[in-house]
Amino acid sequence: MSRARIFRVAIDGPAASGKSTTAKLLAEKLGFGYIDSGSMYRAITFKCLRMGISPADPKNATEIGKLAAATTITFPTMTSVVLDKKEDISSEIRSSTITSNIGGVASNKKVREALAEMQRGLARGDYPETFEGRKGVTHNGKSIMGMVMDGRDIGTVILPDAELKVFLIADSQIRAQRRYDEMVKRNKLESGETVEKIKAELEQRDHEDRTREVSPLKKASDAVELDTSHLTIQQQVDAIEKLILDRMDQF
Ligand SMILES: Nc1ncnc2c1ncn2[C@@H]1O[C@H](COP(=O)(O)OP(=O)(O)O)[C@@H](O)[C@H]1O
Ligand SMILES: Nc1ccn([C@@H]2O[C@H](COP(=O)(O)OP(=O)(O)O)[C@@H](O)[C@H]2O)c(=O)n1
Repeated sequence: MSRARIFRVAIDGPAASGKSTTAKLLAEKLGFGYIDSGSMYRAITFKCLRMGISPADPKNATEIGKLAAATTITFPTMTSVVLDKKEDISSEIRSSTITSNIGGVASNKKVREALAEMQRGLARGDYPETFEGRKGVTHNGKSIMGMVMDGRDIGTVILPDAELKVFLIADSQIRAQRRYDEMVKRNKLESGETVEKIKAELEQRDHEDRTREVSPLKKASDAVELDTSHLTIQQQVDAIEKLILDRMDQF
């Protein structure tokens, strides 16, 4: 039996440009599945650190590649991440220790190959639980299921034939202020943290993401770029929803 086609939306962009907030709201509004691919790199980083394997040490690259291929990451809900079918690490993977160690994992070719396979499978519908309770949209009388996936290389490498690719950008001062405000709101502001420090960390990570050899962060030639610096969250969700519905006419 052939499976229904899935309308795939790829959202890429630098850190804190608004990808996950926008992607989640779109998925909720349209009844689509949602995958935060960054959480998978975070999960591998978490597993390495817990096993005492430093991602920064190039000597560990082969071991980390094997570890990624032997890891299972599942998403029981839109915002929860479970490691190896037993441990909910949704909150742990957001720590600054994970963020500052992720570079060595994200630049590892074998890790990227292992995660790419999982990500493509998720977008194909190989893991039905990702779509549990999702109803999709009815467009021109047709029922359409979709998936929104956000990250750095979704439109360029993971889903190069996605039905819609969006590249979100925002001024780094504004991105840093938003991350700062988010940490204050969640009571997660660590001592000594300032907007300037966060800005420097974001810019450093963007630089590493843009210049790594494998799957660097870049806008796909056919992606629609959206600058969220002076948009409200609702405006960016509405703008992308309109693009999705326009493209569905041809789906
Ligand atoms: N247009 C916007 N206006 C104000 N805050 C925003 C806007 N877009 C996103 N944010 C906030 O900025 C922060 C970073 O957004 P997030 O979606 O986590 O970015 P990313 O997934 O790209 O790293 C979050 O706290 C989010 O609520
Ligand atoms: N598709 C992806 C997603 C994330 N990543 C890596 O994972 C890191 C964390 O991604 P994230 O989306 O969770 O981070 P934030 O943008 O939320 O800060 C990025 O800085 C990249 O190094 C990647 O290489 N490829």
